[in-house]
Amino acid sequence: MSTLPGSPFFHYQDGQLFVESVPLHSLAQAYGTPLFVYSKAALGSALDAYLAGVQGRQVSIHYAVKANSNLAILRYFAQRGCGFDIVSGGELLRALAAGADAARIVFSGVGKTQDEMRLALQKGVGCFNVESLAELHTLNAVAQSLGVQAPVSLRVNPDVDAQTHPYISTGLKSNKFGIAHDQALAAYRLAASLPGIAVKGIDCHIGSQITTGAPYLDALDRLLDLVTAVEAEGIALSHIDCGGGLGIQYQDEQPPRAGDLWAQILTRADARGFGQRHFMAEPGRSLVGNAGVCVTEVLYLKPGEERHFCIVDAAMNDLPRPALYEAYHAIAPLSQTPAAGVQGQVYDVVGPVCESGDWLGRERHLHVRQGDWLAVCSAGAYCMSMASNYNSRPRAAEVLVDGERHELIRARETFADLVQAEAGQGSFSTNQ
Ligand SMILES: Cc1ncc(COP(=O)(O)O)c(C=O)c1O
Ligand SMILES: N[C@@H](CCCC[NH3+])C(=O)O
Repeated sequence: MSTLPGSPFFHYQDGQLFVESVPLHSLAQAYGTPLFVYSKAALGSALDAYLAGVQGRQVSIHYAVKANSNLAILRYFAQRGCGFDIVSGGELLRALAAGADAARIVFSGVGKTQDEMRLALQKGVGCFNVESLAELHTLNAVAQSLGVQAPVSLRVNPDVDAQTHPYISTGLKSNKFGIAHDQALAAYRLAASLPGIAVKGIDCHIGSQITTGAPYLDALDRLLDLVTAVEAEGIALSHIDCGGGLGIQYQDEQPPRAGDLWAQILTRADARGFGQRHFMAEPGRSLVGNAGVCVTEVLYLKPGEERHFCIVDAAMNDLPRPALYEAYHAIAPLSQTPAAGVQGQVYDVVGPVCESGDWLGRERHLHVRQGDWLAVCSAGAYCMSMASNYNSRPRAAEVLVDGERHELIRARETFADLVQAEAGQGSFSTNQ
């Protein structure tokens, strides 16, 4: 292997794993492990892949903050002209702190609170993707109380099978997301009648880690049918948000390239007479997933009766995808030259957390000894952003590499930080 899966910016040179021009072992030495390392060139190349397919067309890219919400990464996408897709007040403030244009933020999610609605209206977000009638009524009331109108798209559940892991499928009838396709027209009539609501567009999202184009086209067709029906009633829709998370290569997946996928989507839109509309995309994983790795140190090798364990210092709290979805992440050595006398062995790579579900990779053939470093690959999306302090473990540090340079973009938490957050709390109050 000369590059990591899906990540040409992580490559071996003279047997050492580099990110761009920086050897990863130098970063592990400088910052300790576990350490998330991102490549700026990889972020740029992933975004360019989208832009290549939409050149000259009205398509705006709204980076889904949930995939990786580090401020430096948000700042990069803001500087490159992206809008943002957010799902909480926290993500809103992070995007704004990174320089986002509020008008280019779309606010998704089935459970927006009134506080979040108020904050988003005060900050001037571009669109609320509303997911239920109850939410529509609440948003209407909150907007009226502020004397404004809330810009709204209805998120329609197209009932399309994205053929992905059931936990990350979002566009099936059985999922909690969106308004059922056959109730959407009535919902638009209602939205158009509410004084605190300004109807702007239509939205759908069908799932994440999608590796074929067909579900996007099915969802688009269903959405365009609705656009026709809604506009026939005099309700204009100025944008069409085609959400659905394009997959990345973790192992041997071969998802379409972002540009090719969007070329297909636009060709279908053209064929149906909607090519001149403003389209939106909400990619997360495909912009950041293969732009990062998690570097971890081998703490102990533990031969077992049935399995051999390679115990590393990263765990399910740092990188929860394997434990949550049995997801595969390639695991690669930082040095391809094993120390003299080290035999290859098949290991389960596991973390220190007290759960048998705390594994990062199963049955991996590795030549390792205690103290070696490994890279858990494709760790740029839904790793640090889903990290927790479980087992009171401090969160890892994050570094961004740009050519020969690197910067620490999030410092490692310390054990003391974990205690500090609750200092002075915990004295019971009474009602007397
Ligand atoms: C509404 C919405 N937008 C955007 C995304 C980002 O998806 P992905 O990271 O797969 O590109 C998701 C996640 O599935 C989502 O639910
Ligand atoms: N957290 C999921 C993706 C969720 C997408 C958000 N709707 C993953 O790691 O694959």
